[in-house]
Amino acid sequence: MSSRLIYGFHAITAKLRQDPESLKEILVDADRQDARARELLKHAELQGVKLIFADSKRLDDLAGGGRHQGVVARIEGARKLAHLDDVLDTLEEPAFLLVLDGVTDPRNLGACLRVADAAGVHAVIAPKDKAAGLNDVAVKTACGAAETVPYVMVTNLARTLRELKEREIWVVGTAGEADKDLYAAEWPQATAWVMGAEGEGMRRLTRETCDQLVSIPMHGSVESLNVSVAAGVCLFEARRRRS
Ligand SMILES: C[S@@+](CC[C@H](N)C(=O)[O-])C[C@H]1O[C@@H](n2cnc3c(N)ncnc32)[C@H](O)[C@@H]1O
Repeated sequence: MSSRLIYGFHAITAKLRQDPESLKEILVDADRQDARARELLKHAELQGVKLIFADSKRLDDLAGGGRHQGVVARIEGARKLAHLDDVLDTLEEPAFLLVLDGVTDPRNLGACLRVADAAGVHAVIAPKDKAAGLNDVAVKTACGAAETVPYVMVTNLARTLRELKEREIWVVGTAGEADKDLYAAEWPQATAWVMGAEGEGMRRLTRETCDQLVSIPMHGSVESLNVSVAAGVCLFEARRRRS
């Protein structure tokens, strides 16, 4: 069976909560004695997960130079994709979603997952075709967020956007040339934020399906932002306005 590593408290705690059976072992920096480490160890013990105390050099090697905060876990089994209905049916607050319309660079996908996690997004939605898959590069760039943010792949993105609208989720498309400035725009609480592909931006049908298009004002000479940066700006503005 395939196994993979995840790093850091947030990702491992989420895994312990959502899918403890997949955790094969947790390696903990033997020098970490703080409350956060003790809490994680207590949960892991309760779930019967094997604990290994290691020196920080071993953890550094496992993380390949990435951040690990003194905890690395080995997971078994294939990565599970989420189902949109499952995500939406279990929400206890207005939906907050990120939609990627054909982002093809796995590093951008990973960076979008990372920013989605940081902003508290409920799920990231992307089309199955002509888009980056959740490969090792994307997972590594996501810094643990590939394990914490539900990732939904759909066959027909425009149809999915219509389904979101039927559920009264407001679909906000983002494009540099949109007339409405993000900071002047208004939207309801339940939102899906749509980001376009690196080269072409959103596809025509995606753009036409959106309830509203907004742009992030640009103050320098470059024409557009990297998609993950634009996602961060929009999601954190939306997060700031959620009550
Ligand atoms: C590199 S940009 C694509 C640029 C593309 N030439 C276009 O016309 O949209 C990738 C995505 O980031 C988002 N983005 C980048 N800059 C933006 C801005 N100033 N305002 C709104 N969205 C932006 C949009 O979702 C865009 O589709």
